[in-house]
Amino acid sequence: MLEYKLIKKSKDTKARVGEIKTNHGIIKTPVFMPVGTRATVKTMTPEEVKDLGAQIILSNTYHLFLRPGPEIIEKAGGLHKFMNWHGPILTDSGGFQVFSLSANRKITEEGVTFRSHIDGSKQFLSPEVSIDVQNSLGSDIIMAFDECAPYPATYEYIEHSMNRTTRWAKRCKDHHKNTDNQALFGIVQGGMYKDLRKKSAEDLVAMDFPGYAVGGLSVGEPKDIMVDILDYTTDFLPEDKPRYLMGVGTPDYLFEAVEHGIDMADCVLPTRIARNGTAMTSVGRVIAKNGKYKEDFTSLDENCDCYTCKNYTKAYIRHLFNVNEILAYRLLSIHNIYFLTKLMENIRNAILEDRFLEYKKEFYESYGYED
Ligand SMILES: Cc1ccc(CCc2c3nc[nH]c3cc3c(=O)[nH]c(N)nc23)cc1
Ligand SMILES: [Zn+2]
Repeated sequence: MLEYKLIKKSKDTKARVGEIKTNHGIIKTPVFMPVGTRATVKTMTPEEVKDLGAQIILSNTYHLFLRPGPEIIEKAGGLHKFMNWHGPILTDSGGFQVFSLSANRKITEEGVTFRSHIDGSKQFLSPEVSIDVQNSLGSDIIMAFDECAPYPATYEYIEHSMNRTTRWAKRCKDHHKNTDNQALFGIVQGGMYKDLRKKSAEDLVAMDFPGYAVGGLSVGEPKDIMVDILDYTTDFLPEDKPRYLMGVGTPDYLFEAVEHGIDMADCVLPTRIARNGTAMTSVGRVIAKNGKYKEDFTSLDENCDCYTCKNYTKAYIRHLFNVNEILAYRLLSIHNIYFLTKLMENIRNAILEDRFLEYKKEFYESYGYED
């Protein structure tokens, strides 16, 4: 059973500190969740991910549904055993990935038919199929099957899509039986229209989910619109349940999410930008693969005490990228995951010490963001 404990509310913002109790451990929030799409946080062993301070990882129904298929993971004893990660796992429901990855998909009231991006085979996902797959995976937190509408979209499209997503959420809730071991989160949609966001949130809260995600954002909208919609939406979510903002990216978005009442955020960036040679550091982004570091024997980030920053130089990391060595990806992934988990830990402490906004200002200045 999932329980959320609110520990401290910040006085001057909606930021808060809490704990989420799951069958696989307690998550201290606010939390950043590394993405492990195909049952691995790319290039990292689970022990390394744990040692870097990650508390919960994300995986993907869409990818695992296609390969290796839920039957194999169920036979393996579930995703925790299969990938040897024994902390909490959250899985997305697959709807978002169908629209961002597959070809000629077709939505009906029943569900979504699409062609696999792997072999072009005809596939079908629905609220019921998504719940069954997530049940086979055995993740601790599962997401309702939703449509993440594209941006921009007309009011009529968003209204129709949001109402169908609400009907799908009800079907997910009715179909989900394993409620003691898997907490089903509802996902608020409604595009960039405040009245639709309000209706979506109220309809989902009326169904009483153990947690809520704010979906339909980080889809290419300008930052000021995203923050405005996010701030408006969280006011309709219960204070005693966790809130998850789906798909945030860079550190500034993590600060904005926490400031507007979010407890959980996923982010593909740390491992994705690592693979193209970029590090998030205390003084902003460093393109470590850049030739200008050829003879720079300083550490990646002098304010970081991670394994990479303590043992290697920019020159060495640049060399590894230059000769396409796999260790390059690993060393940057280690640093980027550590950087974001440390950032969330610092944010959590700043809230506890009533200095969240000061810490945000300090970080923005050092990272090079304009506020
Ligand atoms: C492994 C994994 C990767 C990615 C995600 C989040 C993926 C994601 C979004 N990413 C950016 N914006 C997003 C919006 C939505 C959304 O509205 N609904 C869902 N189900 N997922 C979203 C979850 C798990
Ligand atoms: Zn580091």
